[in-house]
Amino acid sequence: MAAIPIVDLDDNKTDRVVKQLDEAFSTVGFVYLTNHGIQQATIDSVLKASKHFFQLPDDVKNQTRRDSSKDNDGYVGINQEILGTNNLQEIKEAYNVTSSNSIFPSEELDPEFRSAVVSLALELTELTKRLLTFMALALGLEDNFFVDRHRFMFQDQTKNATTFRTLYYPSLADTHIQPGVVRCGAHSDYGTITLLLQDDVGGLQVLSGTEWISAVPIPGSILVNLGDLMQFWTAGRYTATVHRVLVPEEEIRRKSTRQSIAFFVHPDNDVMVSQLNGCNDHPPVGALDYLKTRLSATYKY
Ligand SMILES: O=C(O)CCC(=O)C(=O)O
Ligand SMILES: [Fe+2]
Repeated sequence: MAAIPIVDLDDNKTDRVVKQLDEAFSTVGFVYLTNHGIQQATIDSVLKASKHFFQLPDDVKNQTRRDSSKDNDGYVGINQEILGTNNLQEIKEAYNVTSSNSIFPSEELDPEFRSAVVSLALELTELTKRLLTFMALALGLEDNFFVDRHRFMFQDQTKNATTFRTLYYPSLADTHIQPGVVRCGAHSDYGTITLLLQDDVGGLQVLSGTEWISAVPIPGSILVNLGDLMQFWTAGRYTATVHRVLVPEEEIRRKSTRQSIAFFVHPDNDVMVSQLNGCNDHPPVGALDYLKTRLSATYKY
């Protein structure tokens, strides 16, 4: 069975890291990073402030609800977004943030939310730049090739759509689970890469060939996977792997809430992505146009 590899970023041995990332992205499409430099306390602050927000009454959460007619920021309620194509229901809530000037819950409601989210998002932005450099080297490009095309990450959503998202899967203790109900439907991500942090509950599964493998939580690690735009960019050398979160079979885990954090990295809005192998069988794709098409297919309102 294919396993998700672990890459240690600690010793700054660039050649080794580049090689290991290249191997992981060309095969399973997911990798755990360890010694990535982000403190657990920074992550825990976001999980704590998020949990506080998600446990507020619906009418309060709806004050900052995402509005498809505007932009991508704000609270996303249960079933507002359906990622899987065959699922009746996806029992998840989320909150999207695109910069420090995004829409945030008011300080009276959730005093720590904004500062915790912005601190972690800025650290994830820096980590992303390191990863984009490693990926450019792996692909035989100038080391700044991808960084130059991701100049406005988490700065200004009119220039770059990179999105920090905190996710909350409520307890399903007393719910009668119908067939077709999941926590997060099977999908591949849309952009360049996604950095994914999860609590210790587990449930994330990754499609490897025809087999679903569990991406079990490894304390202190960050998962990285690729989005469809990067698969296109690399003309299929790197894989945008399908993943999902099912409703746990065990009562105890079904009762538990689950939390995760995703940092969806996108190129600057005006970047035209063309296949790096020089193949012209697909016309270039505009980064923002592509994202808009994908978002309009998954958000129900
Ligand atoms: O919650 C998770 O572990 C995965 C979430 C996810 O894949 C997504 O939001 O794209
Ligand atoms: Fe995803």
